[in-house]
Amino acid sequence: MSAQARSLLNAARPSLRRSAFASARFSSTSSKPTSLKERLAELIPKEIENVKAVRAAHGKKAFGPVLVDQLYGGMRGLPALIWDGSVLDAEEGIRFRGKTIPECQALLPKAPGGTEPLPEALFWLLLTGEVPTPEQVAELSRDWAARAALPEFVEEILDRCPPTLHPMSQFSLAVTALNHNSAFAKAYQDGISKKEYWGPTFEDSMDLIAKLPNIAGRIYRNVFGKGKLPAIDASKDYSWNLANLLGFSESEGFVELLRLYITIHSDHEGGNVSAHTGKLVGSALSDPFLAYGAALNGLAGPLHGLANQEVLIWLRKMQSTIGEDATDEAVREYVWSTLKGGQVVPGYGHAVLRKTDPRYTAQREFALKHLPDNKLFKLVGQIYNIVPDVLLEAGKAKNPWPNVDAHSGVLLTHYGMDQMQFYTVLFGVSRAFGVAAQLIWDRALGAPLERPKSYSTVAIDKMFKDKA
Ligand SMILES: CC(=O)SCCNC(=O)CCNC(=O)[C@H](O)C(C)(C)COP(=O)(O)OP(=O)(O)OC[C@H]1O[C@@H](n2cnc3c(N)ncnc32)[C@H](O)[C@@H]1OP(=O)(O)O
Ligand SMILES: O=C([O-])CC(=O)C(=O)O
Repeated sequence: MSAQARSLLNAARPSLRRSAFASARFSSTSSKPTSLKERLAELIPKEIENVKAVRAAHGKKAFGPVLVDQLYGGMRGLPALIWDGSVLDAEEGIRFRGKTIPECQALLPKAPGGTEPLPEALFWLLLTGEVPTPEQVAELSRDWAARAALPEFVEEILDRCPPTLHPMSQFSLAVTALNHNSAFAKAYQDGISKKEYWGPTFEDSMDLIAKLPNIAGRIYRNVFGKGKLPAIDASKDYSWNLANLLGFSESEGFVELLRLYITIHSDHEGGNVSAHTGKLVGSALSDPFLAYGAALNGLAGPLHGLANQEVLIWLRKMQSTIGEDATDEAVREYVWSTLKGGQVVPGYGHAVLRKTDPRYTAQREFALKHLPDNKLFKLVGQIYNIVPDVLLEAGKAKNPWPNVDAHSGVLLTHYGMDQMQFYTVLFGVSRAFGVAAQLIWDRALGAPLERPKSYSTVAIDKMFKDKA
């Protein structure tokens, strides 16, 4: 480890001590660190130099003109953010640190007997750009298990929520309340130097991810009357524990589904509503709990993460209106009636993608393997053959193909989780991985406060009239 990396790690050491597990594993002589924090401390000085070099070489180069339509059009295509964990190609879909979903499925370590990647491995990849060893992944599983307990007052907040309060609102409340014990907020009050921001941000991010299964499990059990939460099992991986807290760990299929689900929902570059919100709020040096609480509020919108709930509601309504084994013609008419009612077809279309989402494909492949005869899965397949043509004929949507949300609910329902209001909570557990990884890098690289320029319509009109 370089002297610079060691000094960075030493600067972060007070917060590192907060986790007995992390400090026990800390080794200054190891050539291949098993601790993620140690590996990160090695990478940060190099990346600071890399960013300096990229800015020196390209800092004054333009991407092209900004059109007034982009200001009115939700900033589509506007190059505006740095996001290192993943990049989205309109045709090909997402790559996590350069790796496609099938590549991640092939390369990332798996649970004994499992075939889907462990989300712990994906987090290591997002943060470091490296495929971790099974030992590094096992260490992360144990670290998260050791950090998983919730403060009692957060449990009480959840227990006091009326079951009629949407699970996403409860989720956001609980995550925001974790700010009470934020290492970053405390360090800032104590006068931490800018150069050391990443250390407590790392600790908060690890705590955030580690505590999400207990939050999600508590919400699920409270809202749907499923009894008391079991304890975390430190010998098991993150997804097994989440499944156990939800009451589904008996089903190996469900546990594998969660591993796949958390992996593929984790990150979708920086411009989507939840990721961008997390980054924006974090740029004010709000701690990771406040930043991610805000991100969850964006994820809870029906055009974004809530679409997975909306898809299931739409499918169920379709079944009750036209029957379970409806003809293609009846399904087509139902899709048209949705459009004619001024509603969107949930699970279809995308702000960036222009082809079928590879996350949809990964879930379809999972279904073909584990639930080929499921009726709802068959309906999802039938809809795939109908909706794109209808959307193309309607002539508005730029992308008629399905996104990730068109498929996820059907898989969860198959294993008995048919409470669709809960689905976006699982999306929120996963998206924390991508947002947290970027928050850590933003603080390590000294990312500034976000503050783009806005214009009024009067100002735009005047600007161009004056130029005419
Ligand atoms: C994890 C995720 O966030 S993935 C997205 C989840 N959301 C959904 O599945 C909801 C359904 N889809 C949509 O509403 C949209 O496709 C979005 C929000 C995802 C993307 O929106 P945009 O980038 O604005 O899409 P696009 O440029 O194609 O929109 C052009 C028009 O087509 C419409 N359109 C786009 N997709 C659909 C759809 N699935 N059903 C009906 N109309 C649609 C838009 O509402 C818009 O109509 P308008 O001109 O009357 O405002
Ligand atoms: O990229 C987007 O805008 C929406 C999306 O699919 C995601 O955030 O997963």
